[in-house]
Amino acid sequence: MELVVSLEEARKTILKNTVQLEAETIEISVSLYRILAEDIYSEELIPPFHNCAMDGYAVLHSAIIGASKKEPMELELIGQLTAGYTTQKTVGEGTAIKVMTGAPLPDGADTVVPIEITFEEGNRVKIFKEIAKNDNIRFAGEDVKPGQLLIHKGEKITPYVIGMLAALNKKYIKVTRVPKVSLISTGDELSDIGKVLLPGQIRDINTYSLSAQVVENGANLINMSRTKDDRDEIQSKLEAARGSDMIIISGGVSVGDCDFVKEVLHDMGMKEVFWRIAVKPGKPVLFGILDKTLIFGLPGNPVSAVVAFQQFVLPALFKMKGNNTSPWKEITAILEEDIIKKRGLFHFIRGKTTNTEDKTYVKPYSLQSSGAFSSMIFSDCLIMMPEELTHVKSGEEIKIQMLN
Ligand SMILES: Nc1nc2c(c(=O)[nH]1)N[C@H]1C(S)=C(S)[C@@H](COP(=O)(O)OP(=O)(O)OC[C@H]3O[C@@H](n4cnc5c(N)ncnc54)[C@H](O)[C@@H]3O)O[C@H]1N2
Ligand code: MOO
Repeated sequence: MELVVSLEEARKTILKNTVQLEAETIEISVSLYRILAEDIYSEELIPPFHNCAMDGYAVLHSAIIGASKKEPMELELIGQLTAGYTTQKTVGEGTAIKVMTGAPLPDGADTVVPIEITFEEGNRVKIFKEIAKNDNIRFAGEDVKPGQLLIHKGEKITPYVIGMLAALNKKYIKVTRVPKVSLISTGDELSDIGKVLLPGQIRDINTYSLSAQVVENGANLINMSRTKDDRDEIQSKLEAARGSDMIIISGGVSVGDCDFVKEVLHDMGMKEVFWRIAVKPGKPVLFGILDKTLIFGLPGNPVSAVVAFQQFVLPALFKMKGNNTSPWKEITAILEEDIIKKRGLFHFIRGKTTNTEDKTYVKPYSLQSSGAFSSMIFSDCLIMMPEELTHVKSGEEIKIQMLN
């Protein structure tokens, strides 16, 4: 059977068929890890007024020139100001106002002398050191100016972004809607955690690993089910998932006698976009569209399923959410063992990295079977061997995709 698409074509085609979801308005307090659907400009001057960056004394710089331990400058204390208050008093030559961090800079003052280099007695304060003019002042607008573009559409909302939004007086923001995803695992052999395995049965891994990948990537898992390799049951689970933004179905997409997924989806009216990609693992991936729902048929082999999710489902989720960053962290590493493969398929080889001060090394994991899930635990990256590459020698550089 002919392989229809390359890795690159598959990804391009998936993105072409994926639409960014609409925007909705939410409160920033519940916006963590959502994706911004608008550029955020400041309407504020931050800080809104000149203020003191240290606990100390607001003075006129000309009054402390030449101050030293031996010959301190003595000033008259004419008041005190803490953060959150204002004063009508003005600092002049020979006077000072005691200030706390965050207090507005009193009129007349142009320098704040930290408390550590002073001595206060009665209504006088001695300054033991000259410091530079404007020291320890935070000027109005030095952080943010009105009209300034601070956060871009497509950025992920982190705790730092939320803090910035609060500073900007933005209670509500526009974000893209969270994708609604349904997940179906197929296979007569699947048994759930806690049940005694009957002859021929195995544990269902994909339901757990794929659902975690969905959630990890900021999607809403609205429907999760397991079905036998039975046409009617597969169809009824798929019907229940209709209307999702995406359906991920694992197993039954290859060429076996029980691989009904494709057939059932066709009967339901799915438009097949492609089936089978020149990659390993993940070869039998099916991609189609049912009404407006993206359909990903992922291979049943548990390693193939999570690797295929990472390569093909992930970019679609990123596009749906309007996330403008790359779904993958790819770096160059030095190979520690030869890798030899046949021409034709793009291989993602599970590997483990080690780091020295300035270099990353990578070793392929000893067991590359698509059924051996422990390889995902003992690896932290996928070594990328493009279609035409057949031999990379130990000591040579190779691209890797980090798994976490
Ligand atoms: N003659 C051919 N046979 C196979 C081909 C092929 O091209 N020609 N492709 C192989 C490749 S590559 C893969 S990957 C698998 C994919 O097969 P299916 O997607 O149809 O998946 P199943 O046959 O249902 O299952 C494959 C394998 O994975 C186990 N499995 C399934 N679901 C789960 C689950 N939820 N948790 C854990 N393990 C699961 C299942 O028991 C099978 O061992 O086809 C190859 N065959
Ligand atoms: O490509 Mo299958 O997806 O090797 O295991």
